[in-house]
Parts: sequence; C-alpha cells; structure tokens
Amino acid sequence: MAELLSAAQMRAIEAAAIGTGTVTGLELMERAGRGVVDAVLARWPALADEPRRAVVLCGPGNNGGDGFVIARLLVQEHGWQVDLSLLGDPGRLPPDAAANHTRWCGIGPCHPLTDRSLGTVDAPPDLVFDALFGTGLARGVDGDAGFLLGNLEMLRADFGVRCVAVDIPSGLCSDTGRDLGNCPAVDLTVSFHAEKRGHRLSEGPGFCGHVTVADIGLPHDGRSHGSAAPVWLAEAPTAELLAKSPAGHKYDHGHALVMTGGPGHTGAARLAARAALRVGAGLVTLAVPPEAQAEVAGQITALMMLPLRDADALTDLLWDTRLNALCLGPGLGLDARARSLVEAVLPLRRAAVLDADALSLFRGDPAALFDLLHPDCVLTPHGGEFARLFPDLAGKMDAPGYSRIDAVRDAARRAGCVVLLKGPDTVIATPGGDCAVHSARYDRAAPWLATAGAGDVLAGLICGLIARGLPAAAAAETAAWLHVETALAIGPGLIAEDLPEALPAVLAAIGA
Ligand SMILES: NC(=O)C1=CN([C@@H]2O[C@H](COP(=O)(O)OP(=O)(O)OC[C@H]3O[C@@H](n4cnc5c(N)ncnc54)[C@H](O)[C@@H]3O)[C@@H](O)[C@H]2O)[C@@H](O)CC1
Ligand SMILES: [K+]
Repeated sequence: MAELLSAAQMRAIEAAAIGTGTVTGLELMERAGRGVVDAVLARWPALADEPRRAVVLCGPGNNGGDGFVIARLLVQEHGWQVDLSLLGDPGRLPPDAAANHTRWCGIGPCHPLTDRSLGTVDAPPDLVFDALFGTGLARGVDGDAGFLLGNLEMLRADFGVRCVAVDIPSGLCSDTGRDLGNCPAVDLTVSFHAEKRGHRLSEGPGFCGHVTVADIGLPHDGRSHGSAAPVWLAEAPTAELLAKSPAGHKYDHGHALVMTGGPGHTGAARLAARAALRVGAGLVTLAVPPEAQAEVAGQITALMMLPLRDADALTDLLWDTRLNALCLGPGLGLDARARSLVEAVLPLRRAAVLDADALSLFRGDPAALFDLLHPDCVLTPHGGEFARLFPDLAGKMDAPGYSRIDAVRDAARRAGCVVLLKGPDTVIATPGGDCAVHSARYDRAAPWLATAGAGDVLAGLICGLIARGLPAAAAAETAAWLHVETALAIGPGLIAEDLPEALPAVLAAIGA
C-alpha cells in the first residue's frame, strides 16, 4: 500500500538515507530534477520532437535547487531554451541548491525574479516549471512570486502554456492540501518518493492537475517515519478478502440488523440493508417500528423484517448473539425513541455503524455518545455531522498545519472508535492512530456519488462487511473503496438505488 507522507516524514526519510551514507543530498536533488524532466516527456512525448522554450521559477530552498537541475538537463540533454529566475539571494541558498545554482550559472543566466519573469504574452513559453516552494512552504506566497503564480492561470487558459509543479504547486500546504495563498492550478505535479498528503486532501487535488511520483531511490521499507503513525492511501480490496468459502452457509457470513425510522422514513434504512446484503452479509434484518411494518413489508423480499417497539425490545432481541453487526442512523429520526435505541444498544458492545441521525441525536451533548462507544463502532459523519460531534476539531481544520487527517485521528481517539469522515477525500482513523485516506479524486473522481441516499449505502456496506467478519476499520476502508468503485461503474445518472444493484459486477471484477 502507498503511504501519504507529511513534510516532516519526508524530511526524516531523506535525512535517514543521507545519514547512512548511501546517498547524498546532491544525488537526491539530481534524481529529483531528472525525475521531473522524465515525467514531463512521458506525459507529453511530442515535446521531445523539437527544442522548446521553458521558464523555470526557482525559490530560495531545495525546491529551487530542483529547478536548477531541471534547467540544466533541459538545456544540456534536450537543447531547450530556458529562462531561469531565482527568488531571493543566491548567497543564502542551502548547500545542495547552491551547488546546482553554481552549475547552472556555467550554462545560462540566473535572473532575479521579478513580476516579468514569465516573459511577455507576445512570446509565451511552452512550459513553466514552478520550483518556488515545496514541502518547506511556511505561509502564502506574496510579492512578485505570488503575482507570477497568479498569472499562470491566465497563461494556461489563454496561451495553452503547460505548467509543471515541482513536488507540489507553490502555495499549497503539503500537509493539509489547503491553499495558503496564490497557489496556482497546474497541469502536472511531479512529486518525489511518495505522494504528500496535500496531493490528496481538501483543495489539493484541484491544484495539482495530474500527479506522478518520481522514484529517487529512497527505501520503501514500510517503517514509520517521524513520530506520527503512517497514513495509507486506501487501495482496492483483494479477492481473498471478499471471497466466500465454497463450503460456507448463510450463517457463516453474519447477520446484520438495520434499524428503520417510522412510517415515511424507512427508505434510508432499506437502502443500507440492501447494500449490506449485496456486500455479502449472510442475513440482513430490518428492525421496524410496528406502525411502519406495512410500508416496509411491501418493499422487501430477500431482506427480513422484525417489529421493534422500543429500546427494551431491542435489548431482548440482542440476546441473539448471531446478530453480529448493527446499523443505526439512516432515517432513524431525532426523537426520544431513536435516542433510547442508540443508548440501549451501545452498552451491549455489539459492533455497530452509527450514521446520520444516530450522530445528530447527540448534537450539543457529544460526550454522552462518547461515553457509550467502544472500538467495534464506526461513526460515519459527513462534514456537518462531524462539526456537530467535534465542533472544536472541525474549527481547527482551518488552522495552519491541522489537516483532516489530524482532525479525524483526534476524533477517533476522543470517541474511542473508528471514525470515517466522508468526502471526496474520505479519512478513516482508529483510536490507536491508524489512518487511511480514500481518495475519490483524479482517475477515481466520482462526482455523481454526491446524491441523496449514497451515505446510507455506505453505512450498509460497512455494516455488511462487519457482519462478514471484517474488523471495523478494514470494513470502513473496504466499503469506502467499493462505494466509489461502484459509482464509477455506474457513471453519470447514478442514483443511490443503483449502487447495491451494481455491486455484483464490481465484486466479480475483483474476483470475489
Ligand atoms: N536533499 C533534499 O532534502 C531533497 C529535497 N528536495 C526538494 O526540496 C524541497 C524541500 O526543500 P526545503 O525544505 O528547502 O523547502 P522549500 O524549497 O520548499 O522552501 C524553503 C524556503 O522557503 C522559505 N519560505 C517558505 N515559505 C515561504 C513563503 N511563503 N515566502 C517566502 N519564503 C518562504 C523558507 O524560509 C526557506 O528558505 C522538496 O519539496 C523537494 O522539491 C528534492 O530535491 C529531493 C531531495
Ligand atoms: K513547487
């Protein structure tokens, strides 16, 4: 699985490799610059047909150092014409960048960066390389550099100039994916060793264009770097994880119980239940208030149904330990009955997915919920529900350096259970700090998934996978991936009802 690195982790990896003496910083910088040139020519092979004109904007740190390498390779190995400008005093460059500045100065001029460094509109370049700031960006980009970054958008739109970000577009916080100021949207971002969190989180994907990672020869030894536990990019589940034993019967695959709301409010739970059944739970039962039984009975076949009057009845029902995964929230309601069901169920320590109303019920009193939660629970808030339960953490998400990853990790620790914060960058964390990001961006962008009922399906998928025996966090990660994969298989026009029905083809493609 691929790791998403913080800037501190990337620095620690580089420092460790340099510390062992297997590689020097200068060698890493050379590989980084070459990686960018190779990635550009791989993305646009026609650029190699004839010499081109490039502008390289170099910053005051090692990102700028990469820019000097890029400029040198383009001139010496490809015969390009390069206009290079440097922000800041060459005498204050860090050592590796200074060495590459010296080498560049033997080839071409290093102009001080001004508001004219992109050239004139009469003769726009073919490419602009943004090597101003990388993982060392500390604040928004202002002055002439900010002005130039702001103009890149116009160059791209009006003159078809291709813009390439070295490591990360300057202005984008590599830890949070937020624009610190004047971040340009580019066509291609070439990062090094591994993707940084900012390539995947929040606004980041909207700025990065296409992201590619250049191997600069650092070890992928799976060790955690820095003090924080690793963050993984959620990937496709394996066939083994989702396959069913040929000898098994339905009771081997668990029994999910999904609570519905009252009459006129049962659709969300029915959607969740159908998803749980489709993802392979052996049995799925809807627990329905007596007055909504007729409504539900007319809508289901393979799903089962039980009348459920109140919290006492639910407690009695759960004496049956074969009911091994619960789903509460979709359409459950915000009344006293709904709250009493949640409060009755959690002390029984049965694995449970809490979504939608089951979360909003505790607005204003989240500690009452946290006191009841246990590690086999999964909370699946969207941004609004997250803010209701964790208002302070949601507020901090605007603070510098504090990302969705930090917020969800803190939330999981506080709640004592798995938290999945929904979005195009879904973040899943455990109370122990394990964390995965499921990214529905770039080639997995699924905008049609933003539709009524899609969240209910996700809750049902998690519940069904837990019923099948997956641990809570693995169920959440797998469900997030299947949810998006199914949406991609359906495509435009998707409505939530389609999702469970399209799941068989997705499972078959995985080989389950
Ligand atoms: N040897 C290494 O450490 C390697 C580093 N690499 C490159 O080095 C980059 C990281 O280099 P650095 O840590 O030097 O950081 P950067 O080059 O991103 O920038 C740091 C410099 O910019 C200044 N600065 C930060 N934000 C500013 C702002 N908004 N306005 C004005 N000045 C600002 C800082 O004071 C510092 O001087 C990576 O992104 C990558 O491109 C690669 O060459 C691979 C090897
Ligand atoms: K950059």
